[in-house]
Amino acid sequence: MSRLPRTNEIELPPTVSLRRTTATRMNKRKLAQEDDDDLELEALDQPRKLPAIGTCTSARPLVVSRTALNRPTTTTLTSKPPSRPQSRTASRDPPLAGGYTRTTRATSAPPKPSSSTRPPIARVPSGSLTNGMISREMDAERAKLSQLTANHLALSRELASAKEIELDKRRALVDAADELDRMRIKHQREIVDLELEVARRGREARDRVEELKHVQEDLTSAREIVAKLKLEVTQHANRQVTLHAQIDALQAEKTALQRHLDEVSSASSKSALEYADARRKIEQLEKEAREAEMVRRKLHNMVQELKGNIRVFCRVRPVLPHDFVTLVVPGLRRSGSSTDGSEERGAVADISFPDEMDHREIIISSTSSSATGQERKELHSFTFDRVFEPEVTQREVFEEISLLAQSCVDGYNVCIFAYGQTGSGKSFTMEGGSTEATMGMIPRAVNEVFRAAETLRDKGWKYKLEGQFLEIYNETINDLLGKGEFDKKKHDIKHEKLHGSIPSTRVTDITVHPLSTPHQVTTLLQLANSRRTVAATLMNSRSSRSHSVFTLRVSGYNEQTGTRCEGCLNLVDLAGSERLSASGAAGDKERLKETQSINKSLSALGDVIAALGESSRGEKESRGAGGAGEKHVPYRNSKLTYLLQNSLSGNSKTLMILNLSPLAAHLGESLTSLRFATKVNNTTIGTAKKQLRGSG
Ligand SMILES: Nc1ncnc2c1ncn2[C@@H]1O[C@H](COP(=O)(O)OP(=O)(O)OP(=O)(O)O)[C@@H](O)[C@H]1O
Repeated sequence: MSRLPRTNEIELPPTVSLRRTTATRMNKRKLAQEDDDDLELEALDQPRKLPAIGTCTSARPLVVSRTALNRPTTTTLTSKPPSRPQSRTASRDPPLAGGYTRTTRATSAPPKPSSSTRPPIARVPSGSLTNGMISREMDAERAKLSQLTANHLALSRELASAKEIELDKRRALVDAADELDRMRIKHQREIVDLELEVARRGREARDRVEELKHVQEDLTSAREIVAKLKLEVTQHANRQVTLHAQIDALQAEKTALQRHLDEVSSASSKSALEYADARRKIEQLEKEAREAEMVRRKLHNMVQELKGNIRVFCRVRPVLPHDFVTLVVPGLRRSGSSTDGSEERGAVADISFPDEMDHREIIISSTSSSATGQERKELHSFTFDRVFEPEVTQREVFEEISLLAQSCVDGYNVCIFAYGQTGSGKSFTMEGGSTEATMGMIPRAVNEVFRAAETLRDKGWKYKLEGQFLEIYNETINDLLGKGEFDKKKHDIKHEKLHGSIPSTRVTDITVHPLSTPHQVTTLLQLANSRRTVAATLMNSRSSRSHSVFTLRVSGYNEQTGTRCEGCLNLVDLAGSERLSASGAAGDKERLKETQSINKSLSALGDVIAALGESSRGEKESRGAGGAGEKHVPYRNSKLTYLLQNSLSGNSKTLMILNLSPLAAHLGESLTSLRFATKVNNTTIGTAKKQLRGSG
């Protein structure tokens, strides 16, 4: 018995693990099983001990079966004899009230008499005590038995009620344990939840800390920005104060200026009226001056015509940037240069223009060494019909010759040629640049002829204009406007009489372009330039080594009067006039031939002009003497003079433009040119005549 677990003994351990609910349930099932077994055994186990509730000190876990608790307590009375002596039980249990020993064991079997509790049986002598005694004894025993039974019942009831109480307490205990279980599980969950919550809070806290760090950093930078901004605000405030002060000062200034402006405006409107008045007067005076100038020119023209001499203009070109380049030419010796062949090209010659009124005089000063070795300064003064200073524009030059251009519309033969050494500005003067400001005499003259022809249209004149452009290179004529191969065709010069009486010059196989607009001439000049023979010389990298002659033929017919007129405008760009030594061509056969040819034609021109002068003089003298003093003019000595025969003769208007270089290095050449031009200027070649032919 002692080895079997007693289910009705409740042992509460000091610590009960309720974590494993399943174990508890298993225990409960086991408990229930054991409880059933116990109850069966209980009946056998006499006397039964009811342990005190809650006082158990056993380490055994509490095992309480609800089934067992809920089961009605049944007491099984068996007749199984006790396994241990009664005396032992009796000595353990306290005696019951009524003289009976209280036992915890109910049994249907009569309790075994014990030596201590059984009343002493009187020993009757065996003879007298037989039946009667036995029956009495039996009655007595029965009485005792009933008494015991009654006691037993009472005890059973008491036991049942005790069990009932115990069961109630066990139930309460189990409920409490369940409750405890639930509470523990709940708490467990709560703990888990709380742990999770704590972890979450921890994470949140870390996040918050991180955020806080960032916020702190942001705050720090924001504070720095705020500090900077505060500084800026302070600076701005200071600046604002300064600006306010400036604004106030400016306002005051503005007010003062406004006052001044008002005063000035009123004065200005007054001045504007005066100015307009003055302007009108100036315009009037200018108009009068222009008219007076026109009259002066016409009178001058008339005087020139009456005088009959060739007119000469002199133009000095400005100093150009490329003039300031030091050129070293070994072996070259020319006037104005040092003996070793090098020269300072940039040195400007001492040229002055003393006649500020009529612009007719030019003075060149030069230094030369005397026989005694002393330096002598010489002044060379020249007078021409007009002297143009370096700053004079193309337009101003043309103003002086526009009347000549007009003359060809009136039926005059006009010849304008540019003379001068290489690089002195001949091509610039005659052809010029492509802009309005730089365009030369050829395009301007063509424009002027077109303009004059248009003006005369009202008077019944209709004009036909034609242009040709040729060059004379090495005494050969080349067509500058031709389409064929350059320098191949042979061109001859023919002089003939147009309409029976008007002398005219024609070049065979030359291209003659009809001109209907003045702009066409630009195209012709470009074409001519591309074909023109340009040979590089030491004097000018774009030196023209030929004479170019642009001829504009003007044929007019007046339907109203039936009159015809033939005019011819020759614009000649002569080749460089420098001497052989200065051209650097001495060692070059081709260049030598070129230079000789140029010089020959230029001296032929001089001879023709001189002969014309003499002829004119002889004419006058012979007229005075009554005889014919006409002198032979050597036109045929060069292609140039032969070509210009009709434009150089006494019947035409001739203008020579002498171009001069401003450089000291070219002073010798300049003086030679000036002397030649003076000779030309002093030549009288008679009075120009219109080439008109009436309808009859
Ligand atoms: N009045 C001027 N104003 C500005 N530049 C000028 C003037 N005269 C000449 N020139 C410049 O001087 C340089 C030489 O002039 P240009 O070629 O006309 O000389 P040239 O006498 O015709 O020489 P070449 O005999 O070699 O043809 C050119 O670059 C030209 O543009």
